[in-house]
Amino acid sequence: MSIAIKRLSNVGRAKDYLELTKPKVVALLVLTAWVGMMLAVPGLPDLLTVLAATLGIGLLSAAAAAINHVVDQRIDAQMARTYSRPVAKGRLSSKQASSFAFSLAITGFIILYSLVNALTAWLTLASLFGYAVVYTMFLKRATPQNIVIGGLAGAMPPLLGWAAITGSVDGHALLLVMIIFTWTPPHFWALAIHRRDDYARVNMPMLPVTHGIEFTKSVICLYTALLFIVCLLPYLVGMSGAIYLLGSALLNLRFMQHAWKLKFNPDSGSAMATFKFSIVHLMVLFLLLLVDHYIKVAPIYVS
Ligand code: HEM
Ligand SMILES: CC(C)=CCC/C(C)=C/CC/C(C)=C/COP(=O)(O)OP(=O)(O)O
Repeated sequence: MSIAIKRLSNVGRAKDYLELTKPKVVALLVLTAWVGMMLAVPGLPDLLTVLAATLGIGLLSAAAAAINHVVDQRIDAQMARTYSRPVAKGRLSSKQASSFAFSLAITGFIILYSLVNALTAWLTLASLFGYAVVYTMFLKRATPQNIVIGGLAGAMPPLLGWAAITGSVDGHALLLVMIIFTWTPPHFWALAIHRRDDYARVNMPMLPVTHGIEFTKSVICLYTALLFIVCLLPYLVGMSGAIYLLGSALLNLRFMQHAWKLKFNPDSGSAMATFKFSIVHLMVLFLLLLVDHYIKVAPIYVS
């Protein structure tokens, strides 16, 4: 094989390994962990701890994503959205992907345990277990509430970030977990409506398959309303100020508007538009928490 061709195939292989880690999902997970770290203390947290925690949480999340590719390879191979994934297509073997996941997990755990603290290391490992084992191997195939329960693992990063800095589990961090926990169902079910036939073909009991598209749309509306309320909590407990309150209200009104359109006036793009907006919503919401933390505007209390 010529050097040029060899190089090209190495680049392809590196891309496949990167794809295993679901990099965009992990990027958003790490952002939420990072916000947890910054909100844990009034000023700036210790830089070395932030770097180690970011790396450790990122590596364990990436490992969880890679395990998901191995476990789900048969169903991935049958769905239009996932059929060309590296393990499903056979570009990487199960053994290669599993060894990769194991290396990421061990490295991440050692970094967290030795450079951050034991609590964060164990909680992050528990989150990996929650997603890669409890959700992927069991819940996903068992109940349409799979993503509601399994969503807890993906909601954990702000608490992991917070624990990395303080060494404890704080009530304020739990509010951030509640936000992502409530956000996950409208995030996923909007996509599941668009991909309903894929999920039906592989017998995955996703809500639009088991309870129908109209019911799922109604539940999405309810969850976006619930999310509006849950997002008020950081302001109501005095953790965040007016910038967050205003931004969060606007983001949630827009999310509710997407959900309303999806239910009562849909076109062929409404489900994907709602799914895509969910990602912008969570990203901007967490950036707002960060901005608000550093530029505190006096809270508007009614006494
Ligand atoms: C159990 C909980 C969750 C489920 C079932 C779920 C499901 C999904 C699915 C099926 C996709 C499409 C992936 C693709 O097309 O390859 C997706 C995309 C995405 N999810 Fe989630 N998700 C969950 C939680 C989360 C969490 C907690 C975050 C971040 C905090 C997140 C961030 C994202 C992002 C950024 C994308 C876009 C990825 C891309 O465009 O490549 N998700 N999600
Ligand atoms: C350590 C830690 C914080 C772990 C959490 C890791 C993690 C990657 C959470 C994100 C959840 C997610 C992308 C679910 C989709 O899985 P799916 O199987 O339903 O979607 P797919 O069909 O696209 O694979």
